[in-house]
Amino acid sequence: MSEVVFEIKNLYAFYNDHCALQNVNLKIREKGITAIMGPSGCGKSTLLRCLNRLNDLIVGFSLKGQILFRGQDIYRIKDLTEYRRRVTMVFQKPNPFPMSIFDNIAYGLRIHGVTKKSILREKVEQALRMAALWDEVKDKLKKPAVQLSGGQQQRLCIARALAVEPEVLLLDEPTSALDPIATTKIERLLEELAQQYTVVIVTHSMGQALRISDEVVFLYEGRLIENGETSAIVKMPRHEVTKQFLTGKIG
Ligand SMILES: Nc1ncnc2c1ncn2[C@@H]1O[C@H](COP(=O)(O)OP(=O)(O)OP(=O)(O)O)[C@@H](O)[C@H]1O
Repeated sequence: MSEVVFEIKNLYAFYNDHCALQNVNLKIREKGITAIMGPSGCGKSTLLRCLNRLNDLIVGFSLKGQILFRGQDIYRIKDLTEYRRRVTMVFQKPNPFPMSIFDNIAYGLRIHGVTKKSILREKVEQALRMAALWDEVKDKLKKPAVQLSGGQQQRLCIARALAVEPEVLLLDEPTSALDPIATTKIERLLEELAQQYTVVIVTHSMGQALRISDEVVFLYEGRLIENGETSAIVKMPRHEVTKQFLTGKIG
C-alpha cells in the first residue's frame, strides 16, 4: 500500500466561533486522486486550504488538532514558502498573473532562485508540456497570459504550480468555470499527473469524482461521513447521508 502523505488527526477548524470542521480524521496516500465531496458549505474548501495552511491568512480562523505531512506537523514548519512549493494550490477561477505566459511560469522559479536564462527556458517548456499546453502556446510565450482562453489559463495555472516541482497538487473546483471540452482536457491532465503527484481535488461534480478519483472523502456539516475507494463508496455507500447525496436528495 502506498505511503501516507497527509495524516489529519482530530481536526477542528473555526471561523471565529463557527465550527467549519469537526473532529476530522483522515489519511491521504501518495499519488492518485483524492476527491473531497459533499453539499455546499460542508467544509470542503476549508479542509483543502488547511492542507497548505492557506486559512492562516483569514482573520478569525483557528484550528485544533494535527495535520502531518509525511509525518511532520505542518504547524511546526518554519519555511512556509518552501512548504507551499511542495504542497501547491490551484484555484477555482484561473488566476494568471498580469504578465506574459513565459513569466507566469518563470515567476515561481525565480522566487526559488533560478536565474539562468537557459534553465528558465528549459523548465518553463517542461512545465507547459506537462500541463499539455506547450503546443498551443509555444509560438506566443511573450503574449499576455490573460489573452488565453479560460481552459488554457487553468492549464497555465497548473503549469505554474508544476514548474516548482511540487509533491502535492491541491485543486479547488478547478473546472467549475470551464466548458465541457476544457473540463475534459483538465480531467485527462489530472489523471496523467496523478501517476507522479498526489492530487487532492474539491469537486461538486459526482460525475467528475467518479471519472477521475481513486479515493473519495465525503463531508457533511463539517464532519467526515465516510471515505475510501471511490467505486466502492459509490456502489455501496455506508451512510444514509452519502446515499442521499449520491441520489441528489441533498446537495
Ligand atoms: N472566510 C470565512 N469566514 C467565515 N466563514 C467562512 C469563511 N469561509 C468559509 N466559511 C464558512 O465555513 C463553512 C464551510 O465553508 P467551505 O467554503 O469550506 O465549504 P464548501 O463545502 O467548500 O462550500 P462550497 O461547496 O459552497 O464551496 C461554511 O459555513 C462557510 O460559510
